[in-house]
Amino acid sequence: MLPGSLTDAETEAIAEEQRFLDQAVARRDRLTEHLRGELEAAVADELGVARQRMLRQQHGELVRARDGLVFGRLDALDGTVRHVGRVGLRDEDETADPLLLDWRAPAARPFYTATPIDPQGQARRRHVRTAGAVVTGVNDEPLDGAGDTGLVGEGALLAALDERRTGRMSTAIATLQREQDDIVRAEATGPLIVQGGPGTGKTVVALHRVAYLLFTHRQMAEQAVLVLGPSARFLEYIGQVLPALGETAVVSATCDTLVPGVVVGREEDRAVSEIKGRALWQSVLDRYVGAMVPRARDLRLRWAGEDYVIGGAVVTQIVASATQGRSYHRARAVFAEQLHLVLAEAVAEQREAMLAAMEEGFEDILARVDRGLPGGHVGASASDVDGLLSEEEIEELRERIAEDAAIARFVEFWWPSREPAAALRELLSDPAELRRFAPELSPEEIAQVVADQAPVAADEAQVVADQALVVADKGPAPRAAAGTSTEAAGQASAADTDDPLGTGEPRPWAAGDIPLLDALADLLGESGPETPPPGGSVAEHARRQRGWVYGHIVVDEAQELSEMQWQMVLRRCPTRSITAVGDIDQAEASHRHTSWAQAVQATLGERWTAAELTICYRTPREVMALTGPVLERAGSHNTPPQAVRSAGIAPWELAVTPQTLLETAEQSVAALRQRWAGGTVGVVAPVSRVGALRVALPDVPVLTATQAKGLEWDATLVVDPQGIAAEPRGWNGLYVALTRCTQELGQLIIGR
Ligand SMILES: Nc1ncnc2c1ncn2[C@@H]1O[C@H](COP(=O)(O)OP(=O)(O)OP(=O)(O)O)[C@@H](O)[C@H]1O
Repeated sequence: MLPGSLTDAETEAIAEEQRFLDQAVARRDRLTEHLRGELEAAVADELGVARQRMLRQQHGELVRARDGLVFGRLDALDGTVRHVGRVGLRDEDETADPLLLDWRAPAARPFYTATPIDPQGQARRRHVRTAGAVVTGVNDEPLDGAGDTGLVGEGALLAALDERRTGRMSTAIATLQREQDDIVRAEATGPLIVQGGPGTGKTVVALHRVAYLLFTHRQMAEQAVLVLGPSARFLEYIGQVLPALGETAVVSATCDTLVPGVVVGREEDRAVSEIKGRALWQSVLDRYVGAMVPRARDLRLRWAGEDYVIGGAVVTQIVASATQGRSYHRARAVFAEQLHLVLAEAVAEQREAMLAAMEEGFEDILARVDRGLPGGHVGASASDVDGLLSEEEIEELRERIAEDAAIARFVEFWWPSREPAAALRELLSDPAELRRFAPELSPEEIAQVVADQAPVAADEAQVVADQALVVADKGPAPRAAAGTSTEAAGQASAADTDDPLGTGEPRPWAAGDIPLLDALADLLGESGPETPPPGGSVAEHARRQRGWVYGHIVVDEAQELSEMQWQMVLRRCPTRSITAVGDIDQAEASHRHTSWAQAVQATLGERWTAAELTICYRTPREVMALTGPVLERAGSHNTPPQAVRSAGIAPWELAVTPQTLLETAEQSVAALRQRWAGGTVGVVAPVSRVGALRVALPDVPVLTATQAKGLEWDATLVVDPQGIAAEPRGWNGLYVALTRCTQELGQLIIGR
């Protein structure tokens, strides 16, 4: 038989699967058509609107399931045959078994987890390869006790891993592995932290988990799911996976873009970023906001020409009950309500007293008091009979007081509303305030924080402007994936900032300021009622509201989060239904954590579940073999993952001098691009060399190790690895750089 030609059995299997695919496609088309008809019908009530929303979701899923509709088949030991696909399809006969099992349905699980050692009632697993509506091949895997490689659908998996990279991540529903599937389908009742080395499929798992959870817990779609990634570039890389999986109730963001309307406009000093990331700021800000609450004293108010004094003891009581468990602005609103009531009662009491006086002949006084009563009336009323105001009259009076502009001005004067950005700047730029509210910080640390906030001086403005460009260059702003309502959180342009850059202006915000701003905004609370604009998808609503509570949060590259960033995550998901994936050995952020326990101690304590991914799907064995010493230098406590495949290409090194570096880089990239035509090539270099390399290599991405996090290319050129290692947390960075390729790794080593 010629290589590549099919056996009779394979030809028959392909024909058989083609017949099934034709049937499934026809059924899908009929269902799509039917749903379209239903969606055109007019809706009369709320229930109809909710039904339309559900039908629209189903219709969208079917439309998007055009490619790869069917990808698997399970033949059970009892002879039952079931096909697995991107979506579930009911048969014409609604009572029969489904025609196609949704990959997320419990019945589809053996497709991902059955092995010859644990066949789960299955005799065979078949992977079906398709191109559009045509079956192009099958891979059969007997589950009858023959040899076990530990991989599920090895042929299909290795074929998928060997494919050229497009620069966009694709779905892995056909080839999810057992250890990955366990995490995808894990309970979502508390924080789950997944440790996995490079290329172990953490991102794959995180995204498929979102799709699984939204499928199994439909109510989560009402609250949306937040996906947090390390950079806008990364969000773009993964942007099409969830829509391809049929999920749109998802907001994607970085920690920097989580607060709507606020943008990060500059880099910050690493030491300052570390200080600002510490959990202690939560208590610092708590104390700071606590001290903003005015100290109780006698309050002198004027109403209808009369002066009233609310005694200090009463004020103390009202303030204490108003602040109980409430944000600053909410407490202020409750205080104002109470004050209006107390004043209304004081007015009533004074009236009583005056009535008594009237009996002694002071009628003119009563007339004056009545001018301040509801309706300004003096006619016959319940109050005229005995001098007492009825409850309704007191309530009416309270309402008039509540609407009175002068009283509102008094409350604003005594208990002013505060703006989070201005309040944070005030705190961070005032050493005395910092000494008072952040006694945990040393004088040197306070000086560092204050210097970081110093207004931009004339000769410095250009430097900050350049930094803003570097930050912006981390990639385009996160955005909705094409053709879906998936939304990026907190998008805002530099024009939206309250800090236009210029001489003497406050500095733009740095990444470390965002969680502080978020915490402060939370403690202050909304100063007015939050009225979300009408219309728009759930994701759009979630993106626009800082205080939105999500149904689930997925954090990718979670090792980078500071304690204050973790707080920001928890605030958005009080139920703690959180999946965090990351590799603690790739941590480069300014915090000093080297274990997950350290990283989350301040926020989650002991209440989280750990899981691990151990197989590396991306990086070939030859490249992983180089990483041992690097990991050791990075201070790792973890066993490096086992590479699943070999690329058959030995990693190579070229010695260069600073003078020949750019030329050799150009030649190397040209050679790699030729070798990996149709695929992708990326360059990773130390921060100091990125600028020159970008000019010399305009056609390929040239990134720092931090920027390359989570990304991959067919071939990677690592320029000046020693330079990367010499950066802060550089060995971790070098570990990231070396593990980005799916096939070939080249390094340019700088000598003298
Ligand atoms: N089960 C799978 N089937 C097919 N491809 C897979 C599977 N698991 C992982 N991959 C592929 O392996 C590569 C690495 O996956 P992924 O980016 O999710 O790893 P990671 O653990 O997040 O890596 P890193 O820590 O380096 O960012 C991707 O190309 C992904 O598509």
